[in-house]
Amino acid sequence: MGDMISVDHVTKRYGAFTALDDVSFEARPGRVTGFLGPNGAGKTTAMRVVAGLTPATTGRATVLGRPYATLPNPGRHVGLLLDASAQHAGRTGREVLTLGAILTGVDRRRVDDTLELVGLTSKEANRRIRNYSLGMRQRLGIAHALLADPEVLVLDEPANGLDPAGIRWMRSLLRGFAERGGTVLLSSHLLGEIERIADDIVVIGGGRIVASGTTAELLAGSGTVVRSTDDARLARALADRAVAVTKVEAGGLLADTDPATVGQAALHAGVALLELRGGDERGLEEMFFELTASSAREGAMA
Ligand SMILES: Nc1ncnc2c1ncn2[C@@H]1O[C@H](COP(=O)(O)OP(=O)(O)OP(=O)(O)O)[C@@H](O)[C@H]1O
Repeated sequence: MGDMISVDHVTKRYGAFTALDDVSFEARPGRVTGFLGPNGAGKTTAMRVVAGLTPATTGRATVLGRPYATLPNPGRHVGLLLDASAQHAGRTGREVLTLGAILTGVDRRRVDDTLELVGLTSKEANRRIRNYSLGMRQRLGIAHALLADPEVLVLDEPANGLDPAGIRWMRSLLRGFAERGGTVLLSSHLLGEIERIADDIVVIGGGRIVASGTTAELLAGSGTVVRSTDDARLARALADRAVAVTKVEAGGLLADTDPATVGQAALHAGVALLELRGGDERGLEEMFFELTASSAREGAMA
């Protein structure tokens, strides 16, 4: 199976402002794809383009191989949670789901199943949404997205308003969904949340994709930075072990291996270590921190 969600060179301009700048990424079946970026990065805009709610200026997005708007009965195939607070405040949760079931043509018995799935009691389901907590609204939004048992879920900040237990619940729900072959694209502005749930991560900042890959790849260290009493000798010892070594400008070496291997090589070479650390262990975190810091600065100046 190919990509269930494909965003292909999408640019979105609002007048002179470019909200999305040549954005491309995919979400694949059987995986949770985390869409990570600080406030205002363009996550919601990109998800709205995927769901056919915002037209791209150039480029295109497809779901299940075609533009969302051209899917026959898209509600049956794609579950959306784009704005949990947009639900009609005067309706009860049950009414919202029943209406959703009628509109997508799914069996109304799914309403009770779905309520149970998201942990809303029937007493809660019979309350008006204006009296819901944010967490309950979020659960109802997830219920609405799951109602038609879709193959694809697109969820914008689904963890907002959930307490730690709620977040854990959502994580296992989405994991199960992906393990059954479903495709999940979910956004968050919190790295910690995304890295715990996502198989793949797409990082967006200022309307551009700044990194993407598997979570393991993005979090993995890329080599080891080492400083020793005799770097030249250590470099030879590492080369003897077929480890690629480059000199770090600030002093020391970057070895394309793990710290333990560098330590062993140093021991054999009789060289004392002055510094030893994973090269880019904090790469994703630092990159994300920089993105967040620069957008916070822009925010403060605006
Ligand atoms: N209709 C619009 N007209 C003009 N600018 C818009 C419009 N919609 C979004 N933007 C701008 O596009 C940028 C991206 O917004 P978007 O909501 O996609 O970001 P986000 O990553 O979802 O952020 P957040 O986490 O705050 O929801 C923002 O600067 C926003 O002000």
